[in-house]
Amino acid sequence: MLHKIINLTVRDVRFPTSVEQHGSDAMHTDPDYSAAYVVLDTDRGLRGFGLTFTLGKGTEIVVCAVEALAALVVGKSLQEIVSDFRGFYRLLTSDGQMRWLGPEKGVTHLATAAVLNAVWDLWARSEGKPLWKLLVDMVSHRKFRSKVCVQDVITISCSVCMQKEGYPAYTTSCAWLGYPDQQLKQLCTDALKSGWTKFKVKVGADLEDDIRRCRLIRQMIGPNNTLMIDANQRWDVAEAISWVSRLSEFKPLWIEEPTSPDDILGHAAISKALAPLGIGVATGEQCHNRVMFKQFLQASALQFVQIDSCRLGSVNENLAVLLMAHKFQVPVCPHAGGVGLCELVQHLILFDYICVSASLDSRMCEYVDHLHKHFTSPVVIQDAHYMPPKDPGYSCEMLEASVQKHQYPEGDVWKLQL
Ligand SMILES: C[C@H](O)[C@@H](O)[C@@H](O)[C@H](O)C(=O)O
Ligand SMILES: [Mg+2]
Repeated sequence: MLHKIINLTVRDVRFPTSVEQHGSDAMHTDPDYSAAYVVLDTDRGLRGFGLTFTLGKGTEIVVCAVEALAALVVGKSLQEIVSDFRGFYRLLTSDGQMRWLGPEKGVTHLATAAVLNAVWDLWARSEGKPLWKLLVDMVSHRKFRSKVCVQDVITISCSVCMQKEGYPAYTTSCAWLGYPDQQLKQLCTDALKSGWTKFKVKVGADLEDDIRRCRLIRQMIGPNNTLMIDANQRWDVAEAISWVSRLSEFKPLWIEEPTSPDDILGHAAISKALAPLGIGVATGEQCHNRVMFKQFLQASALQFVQIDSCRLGSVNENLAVLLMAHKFQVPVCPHAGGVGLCELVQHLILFDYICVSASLDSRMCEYVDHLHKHFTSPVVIQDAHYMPPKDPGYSCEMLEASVQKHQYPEGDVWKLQL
């Protein structure tokens, strides 16, 4: 705890995923999965690793924003930070001049997430625990018990269940928008063989294409497996309702990001119109902050909360959203994928299950099968479930060789491409 932070470095790391159309959707047709990657050095040698997810161009802007926050972190001890974490969060998000760039949204908030993710990683490492366990222990030590005094029993049984079976996941890797049908079919066949039962398909660019692709995947997975569709904000409200109604024969569980992520009342209208078809609305990967989530929940504008470990202000803000979702009894199904998002968010959803929701009803965490090999503690998936991470920290340390190779623009991968 006495570790004093003496240095912060941030690097622009990009993977050329767009070349093979991995990650492509109706709005992001050429995503290069990227990260502003932060390392905190301490006087005692312990290091903290954090990142925020980006899509290639513009990562350099997030890197600048992280650099602008560095002075607020360097020189502080971990003890100083965590003994008043709320104050520290406010310091980062409420600087009298920098908050003008947000507040708590856009580039500055992505930068805040990268820095705070590194601080949480450092804290978990200093305690020798994976982050999810640090959170679970914090809650039990503080005697955060329910009125009927059964919270401890629930926590233990939920924890045992996770160690044994893991947290249920769904896959998005089979059906990126830029994949040809043949590839979709092959990936879907492989996924079914590996035990996947829940699949997400990208839609929104062309209705006839969507009908063909959804029909194909529904035929392959059969009537009992779960299908979700994701439009990545492509439509306006009326278009969303009519388009999704046309796809309702394929029985999607949810339509994700049907329209602008800021249009709360638009989402409410879409939710209301689609409810009779048994289709819910999911959103959150581009929801700026907890205040937006509050209003989405208040307005019954979503039926699935998709927290994001790098869009919101790290663990601090995600915890607030988990608690609000619990209060409104709306299931949390985190956004993951990208680079590192699966590694990070698995900790949050484990905590949600063990200490907050104690339910797996209508809940699952996204999984995308790209880029895990670049991490020192990659996610472990067994039978379409996330197995609880065991290594200390927040699982976002990348292999130094990978960072060097993919650093933009000087890494070998980019020297060859540019
Ligand atoms: C550009 C990205 O791959 C997005 O398409 C992706 O995050 C997606 O919305 C998802 O839900 O996984
Ligand atoms: Mg999405």
